Formats: sequence, structure tokens, C-alpha cells
Amino acid sequence: METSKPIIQVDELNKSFGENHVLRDFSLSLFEGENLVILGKSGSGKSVLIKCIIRLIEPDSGKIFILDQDISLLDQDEMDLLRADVGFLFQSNALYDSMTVRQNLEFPLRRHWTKEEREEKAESAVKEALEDVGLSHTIDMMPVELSGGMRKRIALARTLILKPKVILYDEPTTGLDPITGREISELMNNIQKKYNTAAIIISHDMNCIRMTGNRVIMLIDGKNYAEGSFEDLLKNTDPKVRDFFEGL
Ligand SMILES: Nc1ncnc2c1ncn2[C@@H]1O[C@H](COP(=O)(O)OP(=O)(O)OP(=O)(O)O)[C@@H](O)[C@H]1O
Repeated sequence: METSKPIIQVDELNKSFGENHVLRDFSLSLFEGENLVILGKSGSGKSVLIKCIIRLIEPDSGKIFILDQDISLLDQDEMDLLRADVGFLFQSNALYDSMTVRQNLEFPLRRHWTKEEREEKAESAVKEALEDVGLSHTIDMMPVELSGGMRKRIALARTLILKPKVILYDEPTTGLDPITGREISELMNNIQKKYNTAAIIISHDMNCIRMTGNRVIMLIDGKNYAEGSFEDLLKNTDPKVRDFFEGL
């Protein structure tokens, strides 16, 4: 897997808020088709890292390359184009409550597809994305009519509709019961298989991490402190790694 070129490359990222030095020379590589989990205590900087990757936050120093492009050099239009390749599943789902499922799914197409493309392909794209998440029958429903697990699936379908090369998952199973959480984890794996998408997953849910993570990075003291399979890290004897697992 690691012989391929990285889809996302983060090099020696630093980010401070005042005296709070959150990321310290943090680096990672995400390769095609892999699910990479970022583990770290609350407040360790996982969200800051993701926000730097989607450029909601500017790092103080360091570089981020997405699909070979140095994102600090992209203008707004170029960044928008790149965003079509990088799907983001918000913890809150961020569905529009006043829109039907169909309208929610069509929403990203407005920005990324021409009117002609939408007229030609939107209907089939919505249907395929809903089929992918097993919720074809909800197409004309409102988000309020759906359960938490269903809303998560619809949010995922909306991410999938642009066929991203990478998906960033922010706590994808938080707030769901264990069975629904397991279903979402399975769905994440199915999507990885079907589309060969790479993913960065931030999660505190050990079931989700075990099920979905091909590789795990531990964010400790602002650094990529340890990485390997989840099982490797469980066996790691470093005191800070042990401290993390024992604190769970
Ligand atoms: N915009 C901001 N301004 C100031 N400090 C910030 C800002 N965003 C994040 N921080 C600080 O950066 C640190 C890391 O926050 P972050 O949200 O990345 O943690 P996290 O690892 O995602 O935590 P959790 O697991 O609880 O979501 C925290 O100390 C937080 O207070």
C-alpha cells in the first residue's frame, strides 16, 4: 500500500493559539485506498489538523499537499475544485432541515456541476448515492423524519455524490448507539471497497477504529508520536501510548 504516492501529505505542520502549541512538526501520509485513524486525547489537536487540511485554519508553518498540490498556493477557485475531491463528513451531519433528502444531496452539485450536467446526471447520482447507503426510500423525506443513524447515512450520501477521492470523517459514530455505530463503520468499509477512497478518520469509538482503521496514528504532544495497526499500538509499551489506552 505504501509504495503508492500519498493522496495527502502533511509535512512538519505547526499551529499555535497564543501559548498553546497544538501541532509541533506534525507529519502524515495518507495513501490511496487506506483508512487512516488519528487517535489522541481530547484537546490533542485532531480537529485542528483536519481544519488545516481543509484550509479552515492556516498553519503557522509546514506544508500540506493534496493530490500533489500544495494547498497554500491555491486560490479560492482552485481550492473549490479540490474540495470536490475531498469529502468531509461533519460530526453534526450539517444537513439542511428545510430541504428534502433529494435537495440535500443535490446541494453540492450546484457548486460543482454545470446546469447542463445537473439536468443530465443529478437524478441518477442522487439515486446511486442513496443506494450506496441503503436509503433509497427516503428520497422525498425531510431530515427531521429520520433517525440519527439515517441522518448520518444521508450526510455520507451527500459526501459521496461528488465521488471524492478522500473522505475526512469527524467522529462518524459519536452519539449513535453501538449497533448503529457498527452499521456506519461497515458502511465506511463498503464505501472504501466500492470506490477505493482513502479516508482520515477521527474517532474515540474503539469499535469503529478496530473495524475501519487500516493504520492508526497517535497524536501526542502535537506530534505523530506513534503509528501502526491498532493491534500494534495496543502492544506498544511507550508510557505515553500506554497512558492513552489506560485512560479510555
Ligand atoms: N480557534 C481556536 N482558537 C484558540 N484555540 C483553539 C482553536 N481551535 C482549537 N483550539 C485549541 O487547540 C487545542 C486542540 O483542539 P482540537 O479541537 O483540535 O482538539 P481535539 O483533539 O479535536 O479534541 P476532541 O477530541 O475533544 O474533539 C485545544 O487546546 C483547543 O482549545
